[in-house]
Amino acid sequence: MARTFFVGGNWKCNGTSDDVKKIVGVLNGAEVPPEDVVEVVVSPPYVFLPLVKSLLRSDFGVAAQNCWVRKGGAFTGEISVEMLVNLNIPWVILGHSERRLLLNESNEFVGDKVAYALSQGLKVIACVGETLEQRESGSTMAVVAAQTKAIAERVLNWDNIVLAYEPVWAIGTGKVATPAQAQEVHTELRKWLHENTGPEVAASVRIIYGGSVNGKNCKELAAQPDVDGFLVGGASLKPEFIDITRDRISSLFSLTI
Ligand SMILES: O=C(CO)COP(=O)(O)O
Repeated sequence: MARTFFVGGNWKCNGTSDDVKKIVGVLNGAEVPPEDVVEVVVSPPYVFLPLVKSLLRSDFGVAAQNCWVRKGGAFTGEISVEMLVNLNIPWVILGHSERRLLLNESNEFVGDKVAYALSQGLKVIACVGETLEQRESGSTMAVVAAQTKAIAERVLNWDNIVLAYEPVWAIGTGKVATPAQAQEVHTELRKWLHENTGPEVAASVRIIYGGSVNGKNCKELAAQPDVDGFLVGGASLKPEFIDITRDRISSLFSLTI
C-alpha cells in the first residue's frame, strides 16, 4: 500500500490570535495537492486550537502539541486526551525533543502517552531523534531505536501513528540533515519496525523528517524513498509552508523522468 505523503506544521509556542488568523487565511486560500496525495496537518498552540478548528479548511487536519498521559483529573496545567476528543482534534504530536529535553519526558512516559492517546481514538505524530553529541558518538540508531521501542512495547496497532525523525541538531538551527543522512536513519527505522513489529507495519508506517525543512531543501529530501513527509517548524509559520506541500508533486515528477 502506498504511503500518503504527510506534511505537518508545528507552530510550537508562537503567535497571537491575529497571527493565527493570518496564517489560516493563507492556508485556506492555497492551492495544494489533493488529500490522497498529500495529507496536511497543522499544530497550533493549545489555546488557539478551537479558533483554528473553526476557521481552517476541512481538508487540513489539526494536531495538539502534547497531551496528558492518562485520563484527565487533578493535573494542574495539563490538557487531557478526552478534551481533545471533545473538541474533535484528530491528531496529537508526542515525544517532541523540546519536551523530552526541556521537560524531561522519558521514553517510557512518551510511550505511555502514545498508547493512551491511541486508545482514545487520537492519531499520533510520535517524534524521535538524537542530539549532536549522540550522533557524534555513533549512537544515533541506538537512541532512536530505544525511543521507538518504548512505543512499540505499548502499542499493537500502528495504523494511527506517524513516526517523525527529528535530529535535535537540525531543529531550529538551519542545519538540515542531508537527504542521505535522513534516508539512512529512515531506512534503519523501517528495518527496526520490520524486525520488531512485522513487515506490514514497516511497509505502511509513514516516517517523516523534521529539522530546518524549508521551501528550498524539501524537494531533495522528499525524493528519498523512505522520507514520507515532513514535520516543519519555523517554515510552517510562513507562506513557504504551502510550497513544501506542493513540492511532493515536483519530486514525484522528477522521479519519473
Ligand atoms: O521541531 C521541528 C518540528 O517539530 C522542526 O523545527 P524547525 O523546522 O524550525 O527546525
